Amino acid sequence: MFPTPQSIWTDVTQIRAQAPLIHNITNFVVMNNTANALLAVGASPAMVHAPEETADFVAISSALVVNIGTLDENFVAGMKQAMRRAKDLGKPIVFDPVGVGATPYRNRVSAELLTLSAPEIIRGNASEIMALAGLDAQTKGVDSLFGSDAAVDAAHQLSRSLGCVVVVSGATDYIIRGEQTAAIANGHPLMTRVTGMGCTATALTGAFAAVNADYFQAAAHAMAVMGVAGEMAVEKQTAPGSLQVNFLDALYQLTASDIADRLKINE
Ligand SMILES: Nc1ncnc2c1ncn2[C@@H]1O[C@H](COP(=O)(O)OP(=O)(O)OP(=O)(O)O)[C@@H](O)[C@H]1O
Ligand SMILES: Cc1ncsc1CCO
Ligand SMILES: [Mg+2]
Repeated sequence: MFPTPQSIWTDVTQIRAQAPLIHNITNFVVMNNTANALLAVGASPAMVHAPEETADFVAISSALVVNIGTLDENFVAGMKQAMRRAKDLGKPIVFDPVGVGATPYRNRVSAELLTLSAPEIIRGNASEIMALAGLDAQTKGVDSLFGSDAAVDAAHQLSRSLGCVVVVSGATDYIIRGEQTAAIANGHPLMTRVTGMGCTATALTGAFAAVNADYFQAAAHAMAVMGVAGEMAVEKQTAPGSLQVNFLDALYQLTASDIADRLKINE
């Protein structure tokens, strides 16, 4: 079913009621922001990356979020253990290919992880999705050099080849499964002035995937909530420091009518 304000709100209510445990293997930059965003939306985050325990931890979690932002061999070992176990147990995996395309190491690790256990959902910016799809895309470290429109074809291609949902974030967020597309035009450019808002979108996607096994819907619901909360935060104060705090408050205080009044979604 195509996402609607009602289907978004059903999932928000489910997250608040169930407080699903979300296992995050993520980067040092955003561990705090993303844990706080998950708490604010109603989920229960844990940031756990030691290879000695990630397989056990994913077994008690409702979804796994893997983010390659500050990679090293120890992180990669933890990711592999967790992703293998998540596949065995049928837990949804959400993957954020931060900075893929920037270095051969990131490209190699991403390819290895995707081959090992295909995720249910991948969320990246345009440069990252184009690089993952095998295009020789330019990236400026962890920031995109392209608008999200430029990566739509690559996202369809990647979705078909891995059989997963692919999200390209940007001024318009595209949620893509095979030939199916949802385009969400919420959010604000100031969101790019706070580090890890994309990583936050990915972490929230983990919470929605934990309560909704239609992963196309789950991904779209997460991006809609992200964009709506971002807009509400910017309306309170137009500067990055406040945005970071006001965004958490907006997530926590979000109502069904905030979504119904603001959602800008198209097929
Ligand atoms: N120009 C824009 N207008 C409106 N919203 C935007 C714009 N750019 C980004 N956003 C919103 O900001 C959020 C983060 O997306 P972005 O594409 O900046 O992620 P990212 O580049 O992966 O970020 P990071 O790597 O810092 O986590 C998304 O929810 C997106 O909708
Ligand atoms: C800034 C930064 N560097 C590595 S990961 C990260 C968080 C945003 O992607
Ligand atoms: Mg990113």
